[in-house]
Amino acid sequence: MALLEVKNAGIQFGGLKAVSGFNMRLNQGELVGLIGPNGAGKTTSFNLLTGVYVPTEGEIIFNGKRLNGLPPYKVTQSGISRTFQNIRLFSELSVLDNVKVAYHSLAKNSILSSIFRLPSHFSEEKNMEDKALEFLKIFKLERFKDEKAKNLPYGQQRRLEIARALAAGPKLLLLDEPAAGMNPQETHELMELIAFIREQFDLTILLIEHDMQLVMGICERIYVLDHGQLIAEGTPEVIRSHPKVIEAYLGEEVSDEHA
Ligand SMILES: Nc1ncnc2c1ncn2[C@@H]1O[C@H](COP(=O)(O)OP(=O)(O)OP(=O)(O)O)[C@@H](O)[C@H]1O
Repeated sequence: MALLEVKNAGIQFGGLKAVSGFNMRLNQGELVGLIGPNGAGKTTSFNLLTGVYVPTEGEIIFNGKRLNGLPPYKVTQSGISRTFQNIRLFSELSVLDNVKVAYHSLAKNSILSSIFRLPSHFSEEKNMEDKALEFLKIFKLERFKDEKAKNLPYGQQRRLEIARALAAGPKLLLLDEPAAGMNPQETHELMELIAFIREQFDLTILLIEHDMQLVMGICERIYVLDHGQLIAEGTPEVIRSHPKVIEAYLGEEVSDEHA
């Protein structure tokens, strides 16, 4: 059974079919790319997968369960976490608290135990802090734990967003342009980090990315959207020379320089 199965999904805004007839199958443990020119429908697809938009056609099955119509927090609880194209951190909170927030959304303890400050509240709080620190260590952000998130350089804010998404304990991690705004060195480190967390946390990862070096370098399969339609799917080798993909990218071969 596939971990994620998207069957003919789509959404229409007024007269515009932003995404239509979208089919995708992700198997457990895969690292897959979603690419396409600007406005192709990539972020809209993520919004469909995470309950931000309700599909006007088709269905989304995750881990054997139909997701259509579930609100985003339920989708997160069912095992899908994401990052955003425009970083969405709690900018006034510390780096550590940004990760702890993810645990709070999953915490088992009741509101009463935190109001009355029962021992279980303190042990759970300590547990969350320890786990959050472990994530910060993996993302090399531990030394900034008390810094406000807004004060981190851009590349580190992107890493913090991934750490927070991971802290929610997903089976499927969706990364929306994780390398945007990063320099080549940061992008290289990010590639290694993505490969590492996939192994370490037994994740399935779907990423949107304009940096072709990153996509072609780490993804096993790639889906290509253009004008809301899937135009190709296959290994990086297949995608690189696929006629429809070349046409969508202005007639140039999809090389590392041309996203
Ligand atoms: N809420 C909305 N209302 C109306 N149109 C929308 C909405 N969200 C997306 N669209 C439209 O859907 C199309 C696909 O947009 P989307 O942001 O998914 O593209 P994208 O592939 O992620 O592009 P980019 O690479 O530039 O981020 C665009 O034409 C966009 O204007």
